[in-house]
Amino acid sequence: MLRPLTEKRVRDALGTIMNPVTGGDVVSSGIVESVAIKDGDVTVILAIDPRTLDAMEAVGKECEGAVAKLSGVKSVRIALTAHRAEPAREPSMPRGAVPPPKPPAPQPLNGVRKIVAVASGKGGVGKSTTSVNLALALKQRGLKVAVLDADIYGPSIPKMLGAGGRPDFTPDDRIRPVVSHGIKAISMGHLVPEDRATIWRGPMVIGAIQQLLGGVAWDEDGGVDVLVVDLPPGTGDAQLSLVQTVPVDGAVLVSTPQDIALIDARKAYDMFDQIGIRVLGMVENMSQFTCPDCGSTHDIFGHGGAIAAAKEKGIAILGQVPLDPAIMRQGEQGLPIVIAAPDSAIAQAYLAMADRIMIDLAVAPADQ
Ligand SMILES: Nc1ncnc2c1ncn2[C@@H]1O[C@H](COP(=O)(O)OP(=O)(O)OP(=O)(O)O)[C@@H](O)[C@H]1O
Repeated sequence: MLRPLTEKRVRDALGTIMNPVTGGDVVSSGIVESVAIKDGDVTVILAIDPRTLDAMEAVGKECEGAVAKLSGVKSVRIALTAHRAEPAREPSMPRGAVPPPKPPAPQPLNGVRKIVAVASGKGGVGKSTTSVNLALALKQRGLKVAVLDADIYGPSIPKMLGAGGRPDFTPDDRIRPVVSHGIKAISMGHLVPEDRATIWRGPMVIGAIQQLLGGVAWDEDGGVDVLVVDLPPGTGDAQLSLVQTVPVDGAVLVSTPQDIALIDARKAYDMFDQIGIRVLGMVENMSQFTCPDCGSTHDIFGHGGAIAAAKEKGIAILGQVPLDPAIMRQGEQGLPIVIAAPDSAIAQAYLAMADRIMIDLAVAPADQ
């Protein structure tokens, strides 16, 4: 019997072709923007960095050959597009030049009602810890919640949620999120070997995330009330492009109180402000350390810096979370503090953040 021609079979064929620019294969390097199949005619769009056009034209030919060999294929068209992550900067446009097209309007994700992006200007400040605990707090308030780990450079969500393993696929070849502690999660860490992630460059990250967003079955089991997106740290082109790709309803900024982290948090605020995404507030993480032995409180990184910075920009403070070794330990064990110690003051702080976000986004369990 003839096997039906599916997107998965086409992607599997593309996955056998090497991408000489990254050293990985065409699919895992995130350049497959879309695959369309109609009556045996296959169109594949590869989003490439225009500077690599020569090399990628040869790759396009190889892809064409690999897909053409599949049973059921009548014709193959491989289109190369310059990745839209690299728009020309308007002020430096030469006179008379045609301005580049604006990024396409964000497309709603099927089955997802609200999207909250969690961002930090700087790495290592506790962005993933915040994403996971906030997601679990929203779940405790009765919402259907999912987390998308878009932090390709250090995808830590599967570990923090204890949601390892490989996701499986729906009958129509979409990725089914992994479920842990009652929330859905999908991460680049589920799909890409960890040692590969660090060599990815901005445009590839965006391509991969777009592929991920569009290819996940968010709509199963009644859909998702709030999707929490854990962004890669920083405010570069990759972050900007990502938040323009999906219809983000609000952003949460995470910062430690050090000056250096706060300077970057302000940049993150400016990035959202520029593109008209509402900043719901800032979380000051690792704000103080309470000695577990003597109970005395220490300001490790200074204290209240985030509050001052937030005030200056008119940003709300969603909460302050102390530096507590339990947070790290439980994160390592796949048991975030909202689950491990739901009555603790820290878990309560995350629940209070969830309440505030639900009010700001006007989302309630009754919406289901
Ligand atoms: N309040 C806290 N108290 C103690 N440890 C914490 C706290 N917040 C985060 N951590 C720990 O700090 C480390 C970095 O946290 P996390 O991975 O959440 O940061 P991140 O900003 O997402 O980092 P990256 O930039 O690598 O994505 C983790 O080991 C985490 O468990």
